Amino acid sequence: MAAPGALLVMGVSGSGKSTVGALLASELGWKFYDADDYHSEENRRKMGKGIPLNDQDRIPWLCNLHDILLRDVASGQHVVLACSALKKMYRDILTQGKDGAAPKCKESGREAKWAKIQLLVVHLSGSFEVISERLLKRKGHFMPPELLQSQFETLEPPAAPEKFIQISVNKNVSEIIATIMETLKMK
Ligand SMILES: Nc1ncnc2c1ncn2[C@@H]1O[C@H](COP(=O)(O)OP(=O)(O)O)[C@@H](O)[C@H]1O
Ligand SMILES: O=C(O)[C@H](O)[C@@H](O)[C@H](O)[C@H](O)COP(=O)(O)O
Repeated sequence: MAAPGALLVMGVSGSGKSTVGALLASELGWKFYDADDYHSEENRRKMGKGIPLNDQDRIPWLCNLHDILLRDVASGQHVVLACSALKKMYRDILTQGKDGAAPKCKESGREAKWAKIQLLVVHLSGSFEVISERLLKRKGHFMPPELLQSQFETLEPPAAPEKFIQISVNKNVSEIIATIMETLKMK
C-alpha cells in the first residue's frame, strides 16, 4: 500500500477515537476532524434521548465527511478522521462517497480522483466491559452510555480488502499512537 493520504480512527463510542485521533494528528502534523462535530442537531437530539442512529440518519453525515475529506486530500492535505464508521458501507461512503449513497453525496462525480487516495483504517477494538466503564466515567458528552450495546451490535470490524490495523483499547494511548506511527513508517 502506498503511504495513506488519510487515516480513519474508528470504533464504538468510547473506544478512544477522539483522544487517539487528535494526538496522532498533532504528532503527524496532519489536519484533524472529529466526526462528532459534524452531526446534525437532529442526530444529536436523537442520541441524547438514547435512540441509536440508523442508516438514514448516518448517510448524509458520512457524505458530508466524505466531501470534506475529498476536498482536503485532493489538495494534498493529509488528514486524520475520528469517526465511528461502524459498518463497511459507512467506510465505503467515507472513501468513495457514491457507493451505497449515489444520489446523496454532492461530490459523487469525483470518485475517480478519490479512488487514488489511500486510506488506512485504524480500528480501536475492545470489550463491552472495558469500554462501558470508560463511558461511565466520561463527563460532558452528548452520547449516553446506554447506546453502547447497539454500537456493538452494529459494528462490522474492518476486514480485507480494507487496509486496516486493529489495536486493543487495553493498550495505553501512547502505545496505541506508537503502533500507528510504526505502521505508517512501514507504508
Ligand atoms: N487507551 C486508553 N486507555 C485508557 N483510557 C482511554 C484510552 N483511550 C481513551 N480513553 C478514555 O476513554 C474515554 C473515551 O475516549 P474518547 O476518545 O472520548 O472515545 P470516542 O471518541 O471513541 O468516543 C475518555 O475519557 C478517554 O480519556
Ligand atoms: O454512528 C453513530 O452512531 C455515532 O457517530 C456514534 O457512533 C458516535 O459514537 C457518536 O458520535 C458519539 O460520539 P463518541 O463516539 O465520541 O462517543
